[in-house]
Amino acid sequence: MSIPQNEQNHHEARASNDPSPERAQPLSSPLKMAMRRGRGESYRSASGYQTLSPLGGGSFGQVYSAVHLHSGSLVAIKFEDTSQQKRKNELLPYEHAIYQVLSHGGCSGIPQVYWLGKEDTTNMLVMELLGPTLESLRYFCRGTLSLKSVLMLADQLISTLESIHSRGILCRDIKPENLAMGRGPKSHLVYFFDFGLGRLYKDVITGEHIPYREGYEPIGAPRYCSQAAFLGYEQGRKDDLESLAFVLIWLHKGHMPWTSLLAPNIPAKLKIMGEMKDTDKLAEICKGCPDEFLTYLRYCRELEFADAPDYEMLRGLFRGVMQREGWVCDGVYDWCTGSDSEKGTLMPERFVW
Ligand SMILES: Nc1ncnc2c1ncn2[C@@H]1O[C@H](COP(=O)(O)OP(=O)(O)OP(=O)(O)O)[C@@H](O)[C@H]1O
Repeated sequence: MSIPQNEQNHHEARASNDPSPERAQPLSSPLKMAMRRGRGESYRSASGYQTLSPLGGGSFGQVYSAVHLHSGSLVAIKFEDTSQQKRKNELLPYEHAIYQVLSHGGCSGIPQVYWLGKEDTTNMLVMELLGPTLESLRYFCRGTLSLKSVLMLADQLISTLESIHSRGILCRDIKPENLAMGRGPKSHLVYFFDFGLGRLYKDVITGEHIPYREGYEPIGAPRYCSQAAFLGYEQGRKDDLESLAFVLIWLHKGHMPWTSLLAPNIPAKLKIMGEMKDTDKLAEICKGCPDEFLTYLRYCRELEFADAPDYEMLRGLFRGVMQREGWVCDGVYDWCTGSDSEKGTLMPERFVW
């Protein structure tokens, strides 16, 4: 399995913070017709899928829930319009290739991908339908998740990240909007999805690590990416782990030092955000969380670019907190028990599910 060599264009397109025409394309006909009419309308593809409702949209397309008319199974379909694309390379085939590498040997915590196809000028990636994202659930729980929920998630997420890395892939876009719970019997499992910014960090045959480079545009969501990613350095496994720590802290506290940051313009804001991620500011970022979060982040910062992280040690840090608190990893999260009701019962509008 090879990954298309569209890395550079891909990064440049995704890394930009400006809403360029490439990032806001209309869907092509006949999808364009169906989707422009908004919620409630559906499109039946020649391959036998009928869209049900929009699940979300991102820089490169729209995602819909859909039913496979022959089997009745529910799926999610990610659409990419290629009709007005100025880029040479299409993105969904790239993401599909990453999923195929990840599915090798079975990787839990990654949605199954069923089909990649093209109808008219629209690429379609058909995959396992997931439940709500962690960001939706944070909203649902009135802005913060309990320490116990965050620690249970952390345990699974570190393990899945270890599996992803063991297949030679970096995520480079870990954010609560790209992490979702499963559905039905898998509703206690958390999944990574959206590998549009993923890349191979080692040669699949020789196992050789990619060389260190600098001078990239920052890659990933500024709020959660590592400081090295922010500074445009080539990312390694340590950067995914650092990014994951920022996500966990965000889920638990509902704010970070850079939340609601005021600055005269975006470059100035990004510069301040980058400085706020300095190693001597990590204690400030972790304020309000058990010391183990700071230990975790400091460990990530001490790793060299190509170092293999000690995932077991990191899991052990959080398991130690669970033990100290007398909690067991029972899969009962805040949203299962209604424990957020102490904070109110309103469901914010942004909660989508
Ligand atoms: N398999 C899935 N099951 C359920 N919902 C999904 C699935 N895939 C994507 N979504 C929903 O669609 C949204 C956008 O999907 P995705 O992140 O893959 O698109 P994107 O264009 O790469 O977005 P971005 O540019 O924000 O990273 C997600 O935040 C999620 O709400």
